[in-house]
Amino acid sequence: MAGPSSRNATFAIRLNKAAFTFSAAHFITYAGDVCEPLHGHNYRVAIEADGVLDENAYVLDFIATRDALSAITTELDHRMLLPTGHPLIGVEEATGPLGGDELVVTFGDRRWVFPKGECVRLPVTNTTAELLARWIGERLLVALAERGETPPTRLVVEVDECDGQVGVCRLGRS
Ligand SMILES: Nc1nc2c(c(=O)[nH]1)N=C([C@H](O)[C@H](O)COP(=O)(O)OP(=O)(O)OP(=O)(O)O)CN2
Repeated sequence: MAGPSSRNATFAIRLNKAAFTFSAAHFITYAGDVCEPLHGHNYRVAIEADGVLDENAYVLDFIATRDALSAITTELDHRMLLPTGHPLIGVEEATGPLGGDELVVTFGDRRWVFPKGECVRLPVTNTTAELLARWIGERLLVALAERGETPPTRLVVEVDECDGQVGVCRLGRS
């Protein structure tokens, strides 16, 4: 229980743990039709959630939030991140010459082929740090609801793609 206070107080939790690091490959486009070469990052995710205190005096349980977020970052770890909503990047399923399930990715006259099981297809228009932050935040809100947590009034997700370059997404309550 929150004790009495003579001041207005607001509450938040912040989680920024090494467990929220994931290493993944991607490429983005910019300036309309310029497509980066394939490369990787050691991404690091942090979140802050605002909300009211529950009967435990928690905004959200650290443990439930940590476990839900690390499950999401683990899904992305050691994977090729592919956007399924990009207007110029094609992502098609195929069977490879050796019979394996593959994803054939195209951009103009460029073509990449990846083992399907080593990719994560994301419903985003570009795998920028900002849009990864939004996808992670939306997934986290669903996972928290499934665990019976009260939705935060605001969730801020930060995705740091290379030690100091951070995409931020702020999600309000819908
Ligand atoms: N606002 C954003 N800007 C950029 C993003 C982004 O997600 N949001 N992403 C990129 C590229 O992905 C690019 O890989 C990042 O830039 P860069 O510094 O070149 O990354 P490196 O890992 O190669 O870092 P080095 O220090 O150069 O080794 C661009 N902009």
